Amino acid sequence: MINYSEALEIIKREISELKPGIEEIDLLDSYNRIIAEDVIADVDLPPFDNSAVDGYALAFSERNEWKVKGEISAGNYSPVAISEDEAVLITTGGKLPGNADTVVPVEDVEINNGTLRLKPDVFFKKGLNIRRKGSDLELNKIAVPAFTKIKPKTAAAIASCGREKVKVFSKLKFAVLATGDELIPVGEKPANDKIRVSNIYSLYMAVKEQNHSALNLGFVKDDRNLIKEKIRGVLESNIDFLITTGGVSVGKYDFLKDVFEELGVRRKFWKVNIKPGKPIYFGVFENNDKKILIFGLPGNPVSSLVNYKVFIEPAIDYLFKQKETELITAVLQNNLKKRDGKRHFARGILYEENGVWNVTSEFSQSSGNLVEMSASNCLIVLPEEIRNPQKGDSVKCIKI
Ligand SMILES: Nc1nc2c(c(=O)[nH]1)N[C@H]1C(S)=C(S)[C@@H](COP(=O)(O)OP(=O)(O)OC[C@H]3O[C@@H](n4cnc5c(N)ncnc54)[C@H](O)[C@@H]3O)O[C@H]1N2
Ligand code: MOO
Repeated sequence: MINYSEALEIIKREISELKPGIEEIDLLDSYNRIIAEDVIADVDLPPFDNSAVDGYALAFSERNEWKVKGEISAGNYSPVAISEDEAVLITTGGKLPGNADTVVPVEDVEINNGTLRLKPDVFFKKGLNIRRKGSDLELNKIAVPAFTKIKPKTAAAIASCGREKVKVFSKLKFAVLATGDELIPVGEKPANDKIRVSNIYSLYMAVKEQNHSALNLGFVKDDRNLIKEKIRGVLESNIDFLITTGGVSVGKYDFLKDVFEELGVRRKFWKVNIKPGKPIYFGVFENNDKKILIFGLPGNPVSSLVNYKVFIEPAIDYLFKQKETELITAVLQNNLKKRDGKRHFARGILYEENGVWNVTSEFSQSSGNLVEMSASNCLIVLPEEIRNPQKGDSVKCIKI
């Protein structure tokens, strides 16, 4: 059985061979999408010298009296020529007249009969309150580099480069399929030995959280032929990832691994030295130049979502050159049981107190306890070599 880091490396290697498409979309629709091009400044930013305040523009000198001559408001430039003893009223963003080099804010001056004087003790220096042409970015330089995730903070920079549309990477297409004789639709009440098909809701939403496309294929019974026919159809479709759940352990009806291989999927690994989520299967299906990555995840809702968070999510971030999810170092607030050499991802509650992160975990850590998972806000990462971590120990956590 391979360790977590080897498994993640294998997935990253395969995912890096995917070639996501590129599409041009409206900037207004591009929230959280990843830019597929460097956005270049087609003008200097700002495009002209302008005032940072509402004030009076003048040519700096040691004098303390100026005659007010004319006005320039933002968007209404007129070429007012001022001499050394003249100042022009200017509003924030107004283009600076030719020989002005300094702007004094309105609060710092007194005006009597058209004569402007500085109030006592105001700070007055050459160049004050001027925003120089190109001082944010010069013409033809990169304003926003490719692989940036578009957020409100990036949108203004892109817009200022004249881009109403941006090229972004197309969303990856995921199909999610559950398997199991025990499954019933969520809208039905479970009787006898049935359970609601809950895990695909978590996985579907995990895909959406990363802003990719998810297709819910529902569920099929543990019938080898039915599963095979369903998956055969899926492999012919235009998806990038297939995530199945259930049927990957060692039970009598755990057919998924065999079915994948009968359909031509190349197994990359099966089982990783982790808890929960150990039975994860990963394979690759190639057809001409099309490649589909296949994740056979365990049926337990906790195991499958943990698998998504610790394998699929970081691999996608890697593909799109996004920063790895930050691990938070926290002080463990209670003892935990860990007797084996697996890497554990324990559900916990992370909270900050006096600038220090703490984490508690009173949860049972059963892979079936999805309400516990819902109540948690982090996975406590307990590496292979750690045994029975104690209260006060420093641990790393992944926010979920
Ligand atoms: N003898 C062994 N038994 C098991 C092992 C093992 O190593 N030796 N591994 C255990 C581990 S760890 C896990 S995890 C599970 C994984 O089993 P499968 O992937 O084959 O999944 P199933 O058996 O089909 O289901 C497991 C569990 O999850 C429930 N389930 C299934 N699908 C859904 C769904 N869509 N939504 C909600 N819940 C679902 C299912 O009813 C089972 O309770 O195997 C252990 N066994
Ligand atoms: O991998 Mo399983 O998730 O421990 O129940």
